[in-house]
Formats: sequence, C-alpha cells, structure tokens
Amino acid sequence: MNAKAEPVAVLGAGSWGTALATLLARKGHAVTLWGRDEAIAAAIDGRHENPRYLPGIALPENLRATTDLAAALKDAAWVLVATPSHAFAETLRKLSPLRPPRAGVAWATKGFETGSGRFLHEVAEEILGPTVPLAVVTGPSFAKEVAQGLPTALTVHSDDAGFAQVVAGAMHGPAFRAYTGDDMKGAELGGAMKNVLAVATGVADGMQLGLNARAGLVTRGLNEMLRLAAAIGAKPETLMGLAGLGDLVLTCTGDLSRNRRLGLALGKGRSIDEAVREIGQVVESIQTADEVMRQAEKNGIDLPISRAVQQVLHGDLTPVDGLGQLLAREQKAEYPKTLFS
Ligand SMILES: NC(=O)C1=CN([C@@H]2O[C@H](COP(=O)(O)OP(=O)(O)OC[C@H]3O[C@@H](n4cnc5c(N)ncnc54)[C@H](OP(=O)(O)O)[C@@H]3O)[C@@H](O)[C@H]2O)C=CC1
Ligand SMILES: O=C(CO)COP(=O)(O)O
Repeated sequence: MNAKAEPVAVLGAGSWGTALATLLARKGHAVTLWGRDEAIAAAIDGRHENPRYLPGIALPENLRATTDLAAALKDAAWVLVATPSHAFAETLRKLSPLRPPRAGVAWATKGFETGSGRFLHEVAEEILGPTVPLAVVTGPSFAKEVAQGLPTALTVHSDDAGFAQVVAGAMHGPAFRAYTGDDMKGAELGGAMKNVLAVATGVADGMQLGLNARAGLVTRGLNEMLRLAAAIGAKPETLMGLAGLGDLVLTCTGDLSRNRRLGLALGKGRSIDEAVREIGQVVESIQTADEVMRQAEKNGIDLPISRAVQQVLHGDLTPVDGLGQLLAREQKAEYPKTLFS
C-alpha cells in the first residue's frame, strides 16, 4: 500500500537521519532534513550528498536540508527524530514549541536517556505531553544500505496504532518492509541492548575466539534481552523479532556496525579513545552500557555479558579478564522456568 505523500521533518543530519530522509523523499514525501551543521545542510541541498556521514551516495534532489528548525517543522505532518540518545531530550525540548499542533513524533534513536536510564518514550511523553502521538522506529537497518536502496525490514511501535501505520506506511515499499507493533518498551529495549551486546561479539571476534563463541554470545545476549524484557513487562515476541533478534544478529555480525567495530578494536588491544576517534560517528554502547545496567539493577536482573561490556568500556576489566569472568560462571539451566510461562 502506498501511503499519501506528506511533508515530513527529519531531525538529525547524521547517517541515520540522512538515510531515512532519503528513503522518505524517494517515496515522494516532501522531506526537510534538519541538522546543526551549515556545511552539511548546504551540501545535501546543493550537491545532493552528505559528505561527512554518507559520502559517495547520491541523495534525491527533492530532499531539502536546513539548519533552521522552525522552517523544517513549519508544515510537517509528522516528525522523525534521528539524533543520538545523548541529544534526544535536548532535540525534543527544541522541537516542542515549534511542532505543528497535529504532528506526531517518531524517533529512530537507539538507547536510553543518558544519565537517568529512562526509556525514550518516557522522556518524550514528559517533554511533549500525554496527547501527542509517539512512535519508535527500530530494527536491523544500517544507514548506508538503506541509503543505497538495499532491501530492509524494520518495525514501528506505538500505543497509537493509527500513527504507527502513518509512519510505517510512509516508509514501506518497494524494497523496504515496515512492520508495526504496540510495544514501545520492548522495541526500545531491543534497540538499546543490541548495541551493548555487539561490543561483546566484536571483542570476541577481535580476539579471534571463533564462530562458536560468537554464536554463543549472540544467543546468551538474546537471553539477557528476554530476561530484562520479562522484568519490565515488555512482550517477548518483540525481542524475538526485528527490534530484538533481528538487530542483534545484524549488529553482532555486520562490520558496518560501529558498536561491533569498537569491540573488534578493543579485542585487538586498541584503546577506546583511539577506536572511537577512528570510527568518527556515534557509538551508542558507550552510554548505553551504563543505562542497561541501571535498568538491570533496578529490576534485580543479572546480565553478565552486558555487565562485562560495561566494565571493559570503563577500563575496569581487560577483554581477556572479561572473557575469563564469563567462562568461569557456574553451570546452570539454559532458561529460567518463568521466562516463557
Ligand atoms: N547509522 C545507522 O545505521 C543507524 C543509527 N541508528 C541510531 O540513530 C541515532 C543517530 O545515529 P547516527 O545518525 O548513526 O549517528 P551519526 O554519528 O552518523 O550522526 C550523528 C548526528 O547527530 C548530530 N548531533 C549530535 N549531537 C547533536 C545535538 N546535540 N543536536 C543536534 N544534532 C546532534 C550530529 O551532528 P554534527 O555532525 O553536527 O555533530 C550528526 O548529524 C543513534 O541513536 C543510532 O543508534 C539507528 C539505526 C541505524
Ligand atoms: O542500529 C544499527 C543497525 O540497526 C546501527 O548499528 P551501529 O550503531 O552499531 O552502527
């Protein structure tokens, strides 16, 4: 089904904001991409390229870019936020007074609020108020591949089924499948946790521990997602789907992942600072590891892989000691009885 072409504002002109704006513009929507960097906005508008975040990829000529937030939001039917988690609340505070009255707000940000560990939908509700339609856009989707038009599936979760359909319908087809769901908590949890778990598989691969180790970490990582999901009242199927398992597999195994690449560098003995500098883009796991563990502690859940990643990222544990700590854990049942009952 082809959704009605509508004006959309995309906030954040990094790799993901630019790729999603490109997808929507190619579908015929009047997209305005807002970013804070004049040179990047001018390059997107003038030569149809984002030279910093998606170099060499031709962007659609109907995609407009600006550094003027009010102008980007003026006629928007709905808004898609794609700034990193550390800038999420700040972006919503700027957007709130400028939002057209009926415009719902979706976000493709992955992570929790930095410093508090709050879910992003809780932050959005607080800043925008209880009546604004909200949606989470998530799933296995590297920006570069979406911008290149390669087939991709993702999912849009909202408490407002109509708004989820507006957002998914705007993105769906012909090489892009957008599903819908109603579990914002589970969708946000999966997108945040997979970034932390990707560091673990990256470390193992960087240490050349083999394919068995990688599969073990992915599977036990999924187990960590499912146990925390159960504790916070998220739906297990959300974590078994695109928002959880799908993105976990992509990020743990795909070398386009910045979180995996951080892990690979650490596993090869490089420093975090050096690796982050070289990656040159957002690496969400650095903040998210602390926030995942804050959620785990709040809910009384033990997450050994995520904890080891947090300790390695803080420099409290070497990758070798982290691995030793995981392997030395007591033998136990694969699933607690309560997980799926
Ligand atoms: N890239 C991907 O494949 C995917 C990314 N995501 C998620 O999307 C979010 C954004 O990541 P991504 O686009 O990849 O990151 P990038 O590093 O590619 O770009 C980050 C963008 O955010 C901007 N930014 C940073 N701080 C602020 C701020 N305070 N106010 C306004 N803009 C700001 C940067 O602007 P400047 O250049 O001026 O610093 C830049 O445009 C993350 O949560 C990520 O996990 C989700 C799915 C896929
Ligand atoms: O979220 C992503 C793919 O779904 C992008 O992952 P990275 O942030 O690790 O590059």
